[in-house]
Amino acid sequence: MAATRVYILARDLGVKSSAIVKKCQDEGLDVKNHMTAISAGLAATIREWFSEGENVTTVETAERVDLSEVRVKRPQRTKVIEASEASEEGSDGGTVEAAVAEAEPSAETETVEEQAEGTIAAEVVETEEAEQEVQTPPAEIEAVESEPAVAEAEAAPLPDVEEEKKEEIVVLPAGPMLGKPKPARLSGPQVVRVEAPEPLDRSRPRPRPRPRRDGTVTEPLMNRDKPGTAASTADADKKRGKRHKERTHGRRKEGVEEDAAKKSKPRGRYRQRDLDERQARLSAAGGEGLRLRPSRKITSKSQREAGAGGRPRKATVSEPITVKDLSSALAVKAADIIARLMQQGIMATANQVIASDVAELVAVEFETELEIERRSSVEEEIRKEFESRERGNLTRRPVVVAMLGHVDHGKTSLLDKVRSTQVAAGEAGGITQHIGASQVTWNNKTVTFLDTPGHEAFTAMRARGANMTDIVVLVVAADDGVMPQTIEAIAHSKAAGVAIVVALNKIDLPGCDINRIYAQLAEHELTPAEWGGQTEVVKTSASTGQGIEDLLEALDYTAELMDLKADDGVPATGWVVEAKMSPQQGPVATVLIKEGQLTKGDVVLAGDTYGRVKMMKNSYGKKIKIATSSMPVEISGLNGVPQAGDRFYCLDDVNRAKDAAEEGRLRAREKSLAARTQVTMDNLFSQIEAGNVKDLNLIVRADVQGSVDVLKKYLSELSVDEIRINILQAMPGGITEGDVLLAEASNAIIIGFNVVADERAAKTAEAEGVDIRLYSVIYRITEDLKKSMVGMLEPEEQEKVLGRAVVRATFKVSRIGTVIGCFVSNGVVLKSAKARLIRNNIVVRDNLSLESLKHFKDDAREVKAGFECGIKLAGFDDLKVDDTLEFYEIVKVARTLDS
Ligand SMILES: Nc1nc2c(ncn2[C@@H]2O[C@H](COP(=O)(O)OP(=O)(O)OP(=O)(O)O)[C@@H](O)[C@H]2O)c(=O)[nH]1
Repeated sequence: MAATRVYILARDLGVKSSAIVKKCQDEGLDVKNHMTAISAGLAATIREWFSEGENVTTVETAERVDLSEVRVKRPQRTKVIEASEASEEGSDGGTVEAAVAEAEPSAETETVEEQAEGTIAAEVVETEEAEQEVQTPPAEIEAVESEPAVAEAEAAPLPDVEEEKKEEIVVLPAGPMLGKPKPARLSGPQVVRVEAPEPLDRSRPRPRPRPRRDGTVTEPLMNRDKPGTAASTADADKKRGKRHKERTHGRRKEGVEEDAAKKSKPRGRYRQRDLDERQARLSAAGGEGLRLRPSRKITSKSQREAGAGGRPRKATVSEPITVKDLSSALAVKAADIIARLMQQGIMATANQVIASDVAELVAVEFETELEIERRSSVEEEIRKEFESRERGNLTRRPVVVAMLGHVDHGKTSLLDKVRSTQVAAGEAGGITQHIGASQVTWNNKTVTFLDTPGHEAFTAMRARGANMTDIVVLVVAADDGVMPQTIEAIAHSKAAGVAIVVALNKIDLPGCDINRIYAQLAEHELTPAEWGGQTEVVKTSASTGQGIEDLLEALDYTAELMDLKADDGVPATGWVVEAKMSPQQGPVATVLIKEGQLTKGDVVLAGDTYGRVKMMKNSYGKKIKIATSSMPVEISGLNGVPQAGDRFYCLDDVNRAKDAAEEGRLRAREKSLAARTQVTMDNLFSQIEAGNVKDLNLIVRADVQGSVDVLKKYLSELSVDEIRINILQAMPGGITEGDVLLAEASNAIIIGFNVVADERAAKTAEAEGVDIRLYSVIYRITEDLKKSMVGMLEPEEQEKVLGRAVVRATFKVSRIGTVIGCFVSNGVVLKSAKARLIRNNIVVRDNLSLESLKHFKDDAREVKAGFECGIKLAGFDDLKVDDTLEFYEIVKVARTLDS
């Protein structure tokens, strides 16, 4: 107990400070005034001096204090019962203690009512032990004022106890009261224990039905096994009309029992077990209480059977799910849920909406099966209606094609050539407008081309659910062959599940080794039809126009195999290809009609926007009134700018479109607030357990092709029955933004071996929650994956990237080595940091230390972005101008991996 001051103690005891000062001085103690600090021991002594009744431990030489004189406040008088001297002198069990009781567990419900009535019964129990050991003299009864410690009782005064002798019952504290008893958390019947209960080994009896208010005799709680051995009575207080209850201990001797029963009820010091049980019940009750609150989130009680710890085995919540909702449904404190979310790397507040899959994962951890009522949005209802609508007149629709390939292999030129060929043929009557897509018609065959500015955009659209493309034309320059971005494009196309037609472009150039390219294609499972494979390879030249018609024919042929059919009579639906705000026309969107007919004046819902089609143009800028399946058209009239990849629907009812758009806006906001659950090594196991992950998609980047091959081999061998390893892409080179987008769209983890992510990739990965794992030892990759697959990933050290610097100059200094002049391009360089040397996105050397760091001529501890610095790396001199140094430090983070 800490030291206190006189006035604080006086306040606690409800006496005047001056009285304490005087008493202390009388006793020869150096207590000057009310501010004097007093030790815990002295405070305990003073408490005894100023407590009612006999002191058993303290010595007084001066006169006893007359408490009636020194009291400062008497809000209400209470009656307590003075225990017999014999009890006081007895063993521990004979100690009398007055304290405010917490309600017995069984009396919880009645407690509330009793409190409401302002009635609190006083109960006294004497244990058998005390009576056996000590011949208890009749209790001396006198009225005294209650201790301030019984303040709780003061608030609700105890009723007078009807005594045979009509005397008021008083209890004096028999032992030292070293501290102020804590107020009861639940006020209820005031129970005074005369002695400590004996240990009770048998299991705790179940709560008895609450006693009736008319004073019906009830069986004592502790004596259920021996009915009739203890009598309990509840006497109506005639004076005040309030109830008084009596309980006795089961093993009490008959005579004493009767005596005690007249004046008291059993009262016990609470065993830890009682308290624990009560606590468990209360916390369960709290959850139940919350659940019972009228709420749209929670379903009926019948759906929840109680599981371990009083938690439901099954619970149901409706979307959107906040942490609070989940807490109520699972009967778990919101703080515990927040803690679990943090373990998954998700920071959330109680009112924050969390993703449904995250909620499911949390529920699994609390052993509750969570059923999520997915409230379908207006847009979803519309989508369902569109998907299930009757379609009659099915005709072949034009195929939708995207051109992908390595930079400069001729995608744009080829597309332009296709279009110009058609324009030259005079079929469209205009120059191609850059609206994001165009249609080419020849020999009554039509192909729709999407202008995808690379496979990243292609995948970004797919990530938004816009699988617009039927066929990808993979453009490969005949003089260059399959290049890194060609491989990426193949991976993206395969991940999207679209057919691939290869355009072997620049065939006009001399010296092309076609067989080499065929071999490369075969390596990537695109064996050309000429070689007996399934892939159409068309030799084209955007310069000469050679093979353009063949390409169109090949596309048409492939499309025919795909049997693309649509009904041009139904209201149109499709996707937004691109959209912008035009200064003249307002929001303008290019939409690709998946199926149906769009007419000028139609009501359109496009993502979170809606409106009537004011004006419609085809890809040649010609105003049209009707557009049909697979046609790209530019429309104006929407109330906002939708996003590329949004679905659009042609509706009858403008109000419905408005409702859906507004709801969409709200949902988008909630979604953006909801935590993401991209699969990571940290959450892999829980995601596997929750059934969210069956295929583990990986994207592998390594420094050299040799490493790529080894990694592919080792990683593929990790596949087990429960989870199949699926390597979406494995290539040499640094991690690019395209990799991150592919990982995001395909829920993949990126593994980097001796490479790093470029800045854009790192930023996107962080924003999208994509897990990038960097390694320099191959076995660590497989080890970590194995561990994360079985949920055994242990807390480890993780590197934290601090910043980067570019080498601007190198200086060879004799006997020192190479000193470099650097420009800190971002972050910060710390003298204590580790560094890795990156050349062309490949890690040349890792785990380097800084021997010295200088800012101008001064030694520096850190140099920030935008400044130049001089660095000497410890034991490493092979540095070149334009090399990049990445600085990092190792931090301990729970459940992370990187070495
Ligand atoms: N000789 C020859 N040159 C071509 C052919 N196709 C394209 N080129 C040239 O290759 C260069 C790149 O062509 P682009 O059409 O810009 O290539 P791209 O794939 O669209 O390039 P990015 O848009 O940068 O990805 C241009 O100089 C074209 O003139 C072809 O068939 N033969």
